[in-house]
Amino acid sequence: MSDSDIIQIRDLKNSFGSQVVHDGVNLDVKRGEILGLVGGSGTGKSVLLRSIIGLQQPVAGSIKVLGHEMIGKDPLTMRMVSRHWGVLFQESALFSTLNITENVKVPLREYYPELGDSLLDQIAGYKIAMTDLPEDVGIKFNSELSGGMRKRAGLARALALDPDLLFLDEPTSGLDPVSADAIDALILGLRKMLGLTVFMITHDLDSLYNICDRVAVLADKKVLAVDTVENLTKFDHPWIKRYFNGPRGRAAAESFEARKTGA
Ligand SMILES: Nc1ncnc2c1ncn2[C@@H]1O[C@H](COP(=O)(O)OP(=O)(O)OP(=O)(O)O)[C@@H](O)[C@H]1O
Repeated sequence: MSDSDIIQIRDLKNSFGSQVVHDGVNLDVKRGEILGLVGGSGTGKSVLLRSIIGLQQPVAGSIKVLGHEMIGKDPLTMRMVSRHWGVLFQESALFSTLNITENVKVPLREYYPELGDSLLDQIAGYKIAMTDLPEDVGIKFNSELSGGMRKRAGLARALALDPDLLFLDEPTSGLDPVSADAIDALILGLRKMLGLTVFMITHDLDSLYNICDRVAVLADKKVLAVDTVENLTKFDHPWIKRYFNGPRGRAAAESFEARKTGA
C-alpha cells in the first residue's frame, strides 16, 4: 500500500445467496483526492461503500483503510479506524427525534463521553457553521429542513470527529441544480480547508466534471476503470460510452467547458 493510498481494495467479492455482486473489485483511493464512484443501478455501489465502512461482510478479498485491514477486523480496531471517517448517507440518516445540534453531538458523545454538554454544544455549533447552515438550524428537527439543508446537517454530523476521510452517498440527489452546485462547492471548500479525502457515490454528471479528481466505474462486477472524466469519455466500453457520451453526459461536458471559459 503506497503512502498516498488511504483506501486499498483488492480482489473483493460480495454475494447474496447465488447473486454475485462483486467479483474481484480492485480500487485505490489516494489521500486528498475526491473520488467519484459511478455505475448502473444495482451494480453494487452501496454494497461497496458498506463493505468499506464495515456494514457488509464480504465473501473474500482485502480492504485496507489507513493501513488497517477491515475484513474480519475486531470491534476495537473497527472503532479505532472508524473514528477517522465520517459518512453522509443518502437520506442523511438524521435521528428524527433529536434536533440538529443533538444529532451532531451523537458521535462526539460516543467518542468523548468526558466532555461537558456546553463544550459539545459549541463544537456542534462550529460544525453546523462549517456547512454554511444558519445558526438557528441547530434547534430545528430533520422534518423542518429542506432537502439541501438536510444534506448539510448530515455533513455537519459526518464532520463531528474531524475525519480524514468522508464517505458521501449521492450528496446531490433530489436537489435542484442550484442547490446541487452549492453542495458541490461546499465539498470542494471542505476538502481544501480540512485536507479531506472524499469517496463519493454519485449519479450527478455535473458533480463528476466539477469536483471529482478521478472517477471509478463499477460494471461487470468489477471496477472497470479509474481515471479523470475527460479520459473516461474516450474509454471503449459500451456502458461507459453510453454514460459519458449520451445526451446528459454531453450536456454536462459542455456546461463544464462553458464554466471553464467563463461563457
Ligand atoms: N442486504 C442485501 N440482501 C440481499 N441483496 C442485497 C442486499 N443489499 C444489496 N443487495 C443487492 O445487491 C445489488 C447491489 O445493490 P446496491 O444497493 O449496492 O446497488 P447500487 O449500485 O448502489 O444501486 P443504485 O444506484 O440503484 O442505488 C442489488 O441487486 C441489491 O438487490
